[in-house]
Amino acid sequence: MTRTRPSRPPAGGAHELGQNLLVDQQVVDRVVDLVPDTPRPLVEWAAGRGAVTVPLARLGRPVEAVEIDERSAERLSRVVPGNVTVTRGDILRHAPPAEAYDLVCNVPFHLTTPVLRRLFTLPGWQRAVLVVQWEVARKRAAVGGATLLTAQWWPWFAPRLDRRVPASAFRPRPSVDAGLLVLDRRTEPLLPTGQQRDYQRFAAAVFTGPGRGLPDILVRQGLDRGDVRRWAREHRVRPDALPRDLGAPAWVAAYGLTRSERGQERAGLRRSAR
Ligand SMILES: C[S@@+](CC[C@H](N)C(=O)[O-])C[C@H]1O[C@@H](n2cnc3c(N)ncnc32)[C@H](O)[C@@H]1O
Repeated sequence: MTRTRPSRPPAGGAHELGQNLLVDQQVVDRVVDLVPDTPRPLVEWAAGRGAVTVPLARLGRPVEAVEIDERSAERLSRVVPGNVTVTRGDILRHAPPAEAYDLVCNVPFHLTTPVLRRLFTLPGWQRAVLVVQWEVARKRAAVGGATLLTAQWWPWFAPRLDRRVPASAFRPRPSVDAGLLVLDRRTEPLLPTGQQRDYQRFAAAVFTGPGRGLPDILVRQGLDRGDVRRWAREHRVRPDALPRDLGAPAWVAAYGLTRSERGQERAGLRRSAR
């Protein structure tokens, strides 16, 4: 069955749509292995001609495969079994199922950032198994240092780098390798959702704030020097550490200092001094 969602038809050809199809069966098998063993329905974004969709369907769960390219979507709907619904539409606008689900996507390279941003704000999915450029996979999984985007979503999502995928696993062959990135929505978030905006503002201020090393940056953000010293000891943060060096627990604990009675008092003093 093919469902068509209102969306502008794709403007370009294979290149513009990021149609680097997976042709390496071992990689496809690994993607399917990474899908958690639950009865939850599956959503596959950017399904293409079904290299991943067909093996996913064998798990016996309902699968919704979303693809923008009319020819690919039609072709796909002819080869998939009855538990797969093919939706022709844009993954940046796709309406998610109402119930909890897992998501798989071999991400069109040019949509990597919008897809990740959309995922972080989209409810419902529990695990996302993503094929993205190698450098993006490393950065999002905080391998060799975290980025601001990763730090801002860490209390709610746990990212993990599974493995490198060589460019030879795709046709046409892209210019760079890819990586398998697994994102899990934390069943017990490290902070309540109500604190999301405030925490994200804090993380951005720390990433861009002045100072020589994290303890100095935090003190300049108005945190108590003694609190920061204790925090640094507890989380083994060196005086010259940078925001990219912090892990999720250290970020959450640093944010906690801003919410302590002393942190609130100092913030109040700073506000009234303005
Ligand atoms: C990297 S290929 C992946 C295809 C297939 N899943 C595979 O692994 O072989 C990306 C696919 O996303 C489709 N695509 C590109 N932009 C899209 C969009 N905005 N919404 C839905 N699909 C899109 C392309 O047509 C292409 O089939």
